[in-house]
Amino acid sequence: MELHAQEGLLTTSPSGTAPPRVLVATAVPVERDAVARAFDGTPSRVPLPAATLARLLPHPGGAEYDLLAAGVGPGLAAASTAGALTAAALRGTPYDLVVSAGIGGGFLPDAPPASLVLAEEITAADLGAETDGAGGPGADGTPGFLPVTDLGFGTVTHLPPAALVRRAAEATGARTGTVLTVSTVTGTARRAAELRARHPRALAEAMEGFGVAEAAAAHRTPVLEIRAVSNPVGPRDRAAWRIGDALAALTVAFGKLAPVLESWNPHDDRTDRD
Ligand SMILES: O=C(O)c1cccc(C(=O)CC[C@H]2O[C@@H](n3cnc4c(=O)[nH]cnc43)[C@H](O)[C@@H]2O)c1
Repeated sequence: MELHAQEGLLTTSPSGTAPPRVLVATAVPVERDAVARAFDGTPSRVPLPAATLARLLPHPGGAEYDLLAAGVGPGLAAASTAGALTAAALRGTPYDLVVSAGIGGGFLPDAPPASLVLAEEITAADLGAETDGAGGPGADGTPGFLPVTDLGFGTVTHLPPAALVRRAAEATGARTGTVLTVSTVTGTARRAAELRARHPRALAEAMEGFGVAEAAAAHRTPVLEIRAVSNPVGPRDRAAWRIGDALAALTVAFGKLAPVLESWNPHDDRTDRD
């Protein structure tokens, strides 16, 4: 099967041999390796000018997965993901789907440690302007916030394909909601409450999803974000982190996600590019 992302169509190639191509962008190598453990075989290394991909070759009828440790934070994640997308496009083998994946903070009680969250919306939570005028301050004196869209610029939310999110959630048992992208990890109960007040559907926060999604959108390629919760969003407590459990959950999730990605037909799906 060959997917033509530019047209947003899933079509069968004349040869019927080309598998769908999926780019999975994690922040750090341990997350990339947790994803790789869901698949058979040893990834091959594909050097790019500014990064190295770990490539998992498809089993018959499967997808080809390129795994990228894209860096921590939305800026580096966007730059690395854009580089990989551009390299693939120039090779004439563009990706059909980008997945932002890794550990993240979960908002309690809905997303406890070791649970999974899939993004229905990927939202930049701190891209905008602080204000004590419009949009705030709150009764308790917390400053208000205007998203960058209210300032007349860009976007703050990307929407993954709805049907794909639904099917992926059914397969993995992930909860679905908004995943926030932040440049500063939340470290107080007050900030956690502030974020939830502004984004009532938020289940998790992490630092890369919006950057990965911006790069995907520039290439008109659909995007997913999946987070395995390593810690609660709130007061800083490193002793309470469950990174090992979250990485194990990520591996299990990709084992269940792969058949869904491979059978996904974007024909009827709502995406950010429509
Ligand atoms: O030192 C701290 O207090 C601290 C708290 C949370 C996360 C960090 C990191 O350095 C990890 C950043 C890394 O992991 C993702 N992540 C994991 N948990 C969260 C979170 O609660 N809020 C935001 N990001 C989180 C993130 O995507 C980065 O890749 C340090």
